[in-house]
Amino acid sequence: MFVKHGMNSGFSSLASSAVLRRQQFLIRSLKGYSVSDKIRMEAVKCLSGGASLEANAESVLRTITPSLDPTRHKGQAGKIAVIGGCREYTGAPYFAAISALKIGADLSHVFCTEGAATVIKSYSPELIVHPILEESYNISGVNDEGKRDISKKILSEFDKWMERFDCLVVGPGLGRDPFLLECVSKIMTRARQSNVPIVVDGDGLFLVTNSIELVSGYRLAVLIPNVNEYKRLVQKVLGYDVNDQNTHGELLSLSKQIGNVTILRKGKSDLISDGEKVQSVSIYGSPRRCGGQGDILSGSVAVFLFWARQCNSAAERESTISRTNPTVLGCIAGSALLRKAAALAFEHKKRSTLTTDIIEHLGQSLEAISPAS
Ligand SMILES: NC(=O)C1=CN([C@@H]2O[C@H](COP(=O)(O)OP(=O)(O)OC[C@H]3O[C@@H](n4cnc5c(N)ncnc54)[C@H](OP(=O)(O)O)[C@@H]3O)[C@@H](O)[C@H]2O)[C@@H](O)CC1
Ligand SMILES: Nc1ncnc2c1ncn2[C@@H]1O[C@H](COP(=O)(O)OP(=O)(O)OP(=O)(O)O)[C@@H](O)[C@H]1O
Ligand SMILES: [Mg+2]
Repeated sequence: MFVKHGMNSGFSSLASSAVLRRQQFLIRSLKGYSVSDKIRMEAVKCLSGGASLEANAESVLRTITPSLDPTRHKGQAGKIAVIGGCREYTGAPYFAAISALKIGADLSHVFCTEGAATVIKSYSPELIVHPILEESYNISGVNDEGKRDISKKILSEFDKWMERFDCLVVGPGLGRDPFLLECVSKIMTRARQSNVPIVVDGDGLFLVTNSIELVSGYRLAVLIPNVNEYKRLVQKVLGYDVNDQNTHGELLSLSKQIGNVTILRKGKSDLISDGEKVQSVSIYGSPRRCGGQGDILSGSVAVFLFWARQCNSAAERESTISRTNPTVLGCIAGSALLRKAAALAFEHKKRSTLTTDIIEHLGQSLEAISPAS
């Protein structure tokens, strides 16, 4: 197995004793000794789980969003594929895929099961839907050899398209069927071999938590766990329970342990790290916690990650931003935009705010920061 628990717990106890010493020093500093405001601020941050830098999210959004250049052709603003959609879930892959389009990607594909495909197509004629995935219940009469053939066919169907994608989003509404997840593992391995960035969310995180080698060491992978998904990831990879006293140190260790993949830990503030430092996005969003907001985020991160990679090779980049990992920039931009759109939607809809209302405000929120003309 990839994780060495012994090494891990040694590292974490060293790290936490250092944090403890720093906290004790800062507590003493606060008790009447003359300290500068800067140290006081650091103390407050440290006591709430460690220092992190609030990202300059608007500047990131402005820098990486490409202009609408009339010389560009269809596809250059991004071709995104969402792998998700099964018997239970059709909303999540739709939310992720339509958000990618609403932000400015040119083409958005969904790879899902046959049953889910008809439903997702009926939500939107804009999405390109591939009904290629299979769940065990649908092939229960098939023997092992037959299952291997089905798996090969799924992979070859996906292969026809893969090289064209600028980013995959794996997991929104994917479900946890073992046969389906095995096929998706193979799809991820193929995408990784071709250097296609992969954003992992929802049930994709269930898969990756149990097979961490799928993403470990892959610098183009982004994990976007919610509170439950993060708990499972920390337990599996670091071998202990989430420690709210050491939020930042823990996120840094987690990312490092998975070979510096970028992690966006969703919550009251979104925390982002690629193992080098922790950045946060705390822009005011919405107090509504309706399901599906994470799916908007994963579709958005996919687009911004691609834009940030393009921008990193462009001449007009800003210096601090150009030095930042594009996967981190993608997370900062996605998180900020979702929060701004959620705030606008809440202003209008209050308690009845739904994910579809937030999606309707994505364009307006981006326009306010990076106008189309
Ligand atoms: N409109 C839609 O289509 C939406 C669909 N969505 C989609 O839903 C999927 C799950 O995402 P989520 O956010 O509910 O997962 P999460 O917080 O880990 O779990 C909450 C609790 O449920 C449980 N549990 C989950 N799955 C289970 C299973 N198969 N069998 C048994 N238990 C299961 C879980 O238990 P545990 O994992 O802790 O054992 C925990 O207690 C994912 O594909 C997402 O994209 C969302 O995006 C929202 C909008
Ligand atoms: N307490 C909070 N306050 C403000 N914003 C929050 C809070 N919790 C989450 N968010 C925002 O909502 C977004 C989605 O986070 P959430 O934890 O709901 O994801 P999720 O459970 O994966 O969602 P989904 O229902 O789509 O699966 C995050 O980007 C975050 O910015
Ligand atoms: Mg989710």
